[in-house]
Amino acid sequence: MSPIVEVNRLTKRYGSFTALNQVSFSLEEGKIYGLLGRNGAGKTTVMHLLTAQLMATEGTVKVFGEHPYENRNVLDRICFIKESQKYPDTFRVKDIISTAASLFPNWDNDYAASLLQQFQLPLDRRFKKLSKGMSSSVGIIIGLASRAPLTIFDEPYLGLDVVARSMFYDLLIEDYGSHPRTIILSTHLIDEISPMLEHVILIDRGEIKINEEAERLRDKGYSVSGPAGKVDVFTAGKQVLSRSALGGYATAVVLGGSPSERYSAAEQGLEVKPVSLQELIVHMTKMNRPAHEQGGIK
Ligand SMILES: Nc1ncnc2c1ncn2[C@@H]1O[C@H](COP(=O)(O)OP(=O)(O)OP(=O)(O)O)[C@@H](O)[C@H]1O
Repeated sequence: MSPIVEVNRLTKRYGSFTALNQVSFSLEEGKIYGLLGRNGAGKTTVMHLLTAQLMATEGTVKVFGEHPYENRNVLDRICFIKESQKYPDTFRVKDIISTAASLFPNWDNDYAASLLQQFQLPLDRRFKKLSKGMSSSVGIIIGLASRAPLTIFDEPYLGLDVVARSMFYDLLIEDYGSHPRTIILSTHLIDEISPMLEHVILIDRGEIKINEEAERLRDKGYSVSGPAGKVDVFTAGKQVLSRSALGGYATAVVLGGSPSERYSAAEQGLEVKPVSLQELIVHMTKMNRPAHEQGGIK
């Protein structure tokens, strides 16, 4: 299957500042990608380059096999939902929805109507009078009902409460199941979205640090807990991403480890657990930083 996004040695400079440095990756059809990274890492810059809202300084971007700039054939197949989307002051919810319906070739009116009900959005209310969470719901509804072959959600849930966020995740998975497409989720709430992710791209300071299937990434590490002495003996000579201790009890996150290595930890009476994607990403990002910066990564 040929990739629907191909990015090759992409560099973006703002004046003398390099926001993206020689980034290359490709995205396949029908997968959910997590585009992750710390504040200022370069995620939005990537998304703006994919959606032709920015010009690259160097390198190439191809979406659906073509350059996206001023290319309706490409742009009609992309739905980009970002936080704090602006609309004309006079626009009511129903105006935004009907505009979206006219923009996206795969738009599903019945589905949009059902989503409007589920998110309890007042059709006649002006967009600027909506609460933060309600404004985010409008974006989410457009992103879902557009059924665009490439749908990008950039922190789409500013102000959305946990119930509405969980509703969004459930709806996304359900609709993706019946209408597969390529979805990019960019967020800092890694733990919340990680069950949905099939592939993770982690950007750090304008460079790609991880580009890996989520399953393989999850397998990259594990944690062992138990009496501190036993944990230290077991982890000696292994690549330990972190170690914490409380009283005589310690937990270490270990990188790598075959099933037999994990089995042997359990045999030694240690508790072995998988590491969450978020933990792994935080630790792996720290590893790439100089020692004096490693304390500051959240
Ligand atoms: N127009 C601009 N002029 C100058 N610098 C910019 C501009 N846009 C972005 N940057 C810088 O480029 C870097 C990457 O920004 P970008 O918005 O892509 O990060 P991000 O990963 O999306 O961050 P966040 O998670 O905080 O939204 C940051 O250091 C940012 O300050």
